[in-house]
Amino acid sequence: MDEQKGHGIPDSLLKEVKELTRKFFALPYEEKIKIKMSPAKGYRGYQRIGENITKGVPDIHEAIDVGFTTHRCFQYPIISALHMLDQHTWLVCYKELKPGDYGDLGKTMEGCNQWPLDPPKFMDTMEDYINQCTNLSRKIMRGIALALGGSPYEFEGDRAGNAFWVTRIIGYPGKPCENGHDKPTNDVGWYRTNSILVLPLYFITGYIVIDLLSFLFMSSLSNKSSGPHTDYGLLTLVNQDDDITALQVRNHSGEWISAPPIPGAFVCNIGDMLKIYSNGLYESTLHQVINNSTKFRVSVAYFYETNFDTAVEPLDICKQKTGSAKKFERAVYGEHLVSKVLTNFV
Ligand SMILES: O=C(O)CCC(=O)C(=O)O
Ligand SMILES: [Fe+2]
Repeated sequence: MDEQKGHGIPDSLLKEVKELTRKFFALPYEEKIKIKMSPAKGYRGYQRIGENITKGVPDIHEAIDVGFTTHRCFQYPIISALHMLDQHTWLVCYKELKPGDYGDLGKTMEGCNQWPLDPPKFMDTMEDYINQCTNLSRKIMRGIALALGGSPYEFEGDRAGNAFWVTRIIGYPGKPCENGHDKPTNDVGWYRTNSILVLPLYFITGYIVIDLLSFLFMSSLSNKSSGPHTDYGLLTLVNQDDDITALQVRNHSGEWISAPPIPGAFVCNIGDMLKIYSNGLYESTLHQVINNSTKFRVSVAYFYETNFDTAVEPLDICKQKTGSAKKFERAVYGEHLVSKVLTNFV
């Protein structure tokens, strides 16, 4: 029998989605890029590390993908420098929207999810997992509604009765080179791209100068795998790798504290929409990811949102509890999401 924690989703399923995720990211870059995220696919699919930075020359990696190798002496500093950038690789899927579902508001997000054929069972397992997360989140929201002094169904009907969802299947490369290898353990496509960019410099100056420049470059960057942010919707269920502590949350005193993984448990984040509904009684938690280990970390983050077209504003019961005035203006969830999706991609 499966071990189940109080949330009711089998531990074996939590583990299986992470295993499938690890297998997917371990595939060659050429394989993963078959389901490349693009505006035409409703921003669904695989996005490699640094895609947001390379926008404008989106096909550079494909154009130069001729597979030559470069001298290890300067691969180390260059790859290490890139490790310091806001970096991860992910596969994003959204609740599917048919053309016209939400008029102009929904246009950006219209599309079907892009699932890899390899590993087999990826799509079926993820869809099952997402359904279970949706049911669990609805139940948690009923508990939160009660805790706010409302009816358990406060977040149903027009608010979140037809909740939109997002699932981000994420990989964070480990620190390169300290594990005795001279390249990252997963093929994320940057290796060759950056080799060609620095090759002329290498020949002109020699790798010692490159080492020095890279060191200076590294020192000037932050070491965030995923920079500080809040999530957009109501709540997030993060299913993180069991043996790497990388997720950090900022507490009320402004200190970053680690959220170490507890096997079988989710980290549950409050999102921006719940902050608005609760008139600030719930804070959307600022968090970040720093993978300082040498291992490739995976996590699967499920985001439970409001209805796509819902205009979110503080609930009366929450305004009463916080001295009547509304602290936040109304926000249409779909607009908030689209603006975030477009900024992430640019
Ligand atoms: O990987 C994690 O632990 C957190 C991911 C996250 O915060 C996000 O995708 O919004
Ligand atoms: Fe997040």
